[in-house]
Amino acid sequence: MQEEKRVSMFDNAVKQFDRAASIMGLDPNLREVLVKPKRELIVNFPVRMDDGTTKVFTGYRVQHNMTLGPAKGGIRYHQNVTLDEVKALAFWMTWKSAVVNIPYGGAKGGVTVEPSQLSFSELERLSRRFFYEIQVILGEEIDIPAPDVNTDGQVMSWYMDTYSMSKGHTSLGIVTGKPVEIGGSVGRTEATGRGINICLQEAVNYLRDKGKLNKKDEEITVAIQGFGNVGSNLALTLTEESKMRLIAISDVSGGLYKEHGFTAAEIRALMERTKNRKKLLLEVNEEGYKEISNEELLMLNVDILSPCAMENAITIDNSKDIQAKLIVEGANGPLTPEADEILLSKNVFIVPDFLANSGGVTVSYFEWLQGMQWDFWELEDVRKALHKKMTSAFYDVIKTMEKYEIDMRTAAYIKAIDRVATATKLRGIYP
Ligand SMILES: NC(=O)C1=CN([C@@H]2O[C@H](COP(=O)(O)OP(=O)(O)OC[C@H]3O[C@@H](n4cnc5c(N)ncnc54)[C@H](OP(=O)(O)O)[C@@H]3O)[C@@H](O)[C@H]2O)C=CC1
Ligand SMILES: O=C(O)CCC(=O)C(=O)O
Repeated sequence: MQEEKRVSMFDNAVKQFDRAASIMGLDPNLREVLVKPKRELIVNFPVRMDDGTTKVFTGYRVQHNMTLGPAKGGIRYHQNVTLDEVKALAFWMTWKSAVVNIPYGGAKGGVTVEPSQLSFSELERLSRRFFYEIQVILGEEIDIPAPDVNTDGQVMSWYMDTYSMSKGHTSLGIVTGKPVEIGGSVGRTEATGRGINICLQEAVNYLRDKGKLNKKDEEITVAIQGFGNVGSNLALTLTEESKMRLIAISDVSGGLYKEHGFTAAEIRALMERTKNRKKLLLEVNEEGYKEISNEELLMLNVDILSPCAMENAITIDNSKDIQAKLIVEGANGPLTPEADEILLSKNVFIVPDFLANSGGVTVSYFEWLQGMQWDFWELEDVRKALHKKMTSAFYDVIKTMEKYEIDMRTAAYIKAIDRVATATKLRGIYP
């Protein structure tokens, strides 16, 4: 396990890319162009703390590729954020936008900070100062941030306001994931979870068609790791819109298990009570749900597992004990490459992260279009457009997978690389 952790996340991501590049016969010159990040910005910036002291924090913004359009990707606040991690996440954003066919490149940002240690006003000062520092490479048509781990609509509001203050006018297009009251889109908060559920349902349909899953929805069991924006909204859409049985959920404090499956009403209540970073286990076990650890959740005897928390949740150590036959990756990079190989060799069907969780950036694109035009859509239209984009991307990747007889992750890379490579060749390299 220690051995795996020392490996660079960016290098791991490039290994996935290289597998696809070699199968599709990508020109080695183009490979060079497509792998390297375009810009990497590191900022050390001061924040005045409530007790009058000043602390210096480190933050990053990496723009990986901007060939198809403006760079796009979230900003995370977490104590483990490093440049290497942000580079990997920016790299995946490029392929995410390309696979779901929206006109964006890839970027990501992060600040190395444990946000639970900050007061509300310290968080505001940190957010505003960080955004101001990275503003030198941002713009409504250049690079558009969004939420990620431990950032939300409130943080996006501060970002938008900071940028708008310096421009002298309200700039809706500078970030997505804003609250609806200040120009966000209906349906953005739920979009990543809803999109994962679309992929999950289509994967079940596909496996049934191929005779690889012979169960009715009522008989299918699901476990979800992570109960933040992504995991909780997946839990909600799944329990509201299908008859499958969601039997386990978790956050960093641990998991809750219910043999007959959580109802949508229970998920809603748990979402309400874990608002403002309150923990599942510490706050909510009055109903007598059985408590399990995160490790136990991953190894449950379920049909479907969706890791929706952090990267490297499933490693060489625990992958041998995973019993799920379908994994739908909600988090970015939840499987190490070694775990991926082990699970594929056990015939586990894996819907890869940058396809499964592309619903977030897709509705971010819809939000950006609405903001740039100052014209806002209805929820039904957002959901319909998301469904169309996601199912079309899902079956594009399935076709590629069947054509090359490969796994779904490699197929998603081939589809995405082909789009960005074609655009790169058309635009040319000058001088
Ligand atoms: N937000 C978005 O639109 C998108 C997010 N993603 C990816 O999805 C993943 C989750 O993001 P998001 O939901 O936004 O983040 P949040 O911060 O909203 O939630 C993260 C969740 O993961 C839990 N968690 C953190 N560490 C662990 C751990 N070690 N073990 C178990 N659970 C843990 C957190 O628990 P606690 O709250 O108790 O800390 C929380 O429930 C990330 O990989 C992110 O990059 C991908 C696409 C879009
Ligand atoms: O909504 C966005 O722009 C990007 C969200 C994100 O960071 C991700 O998909 O990983």
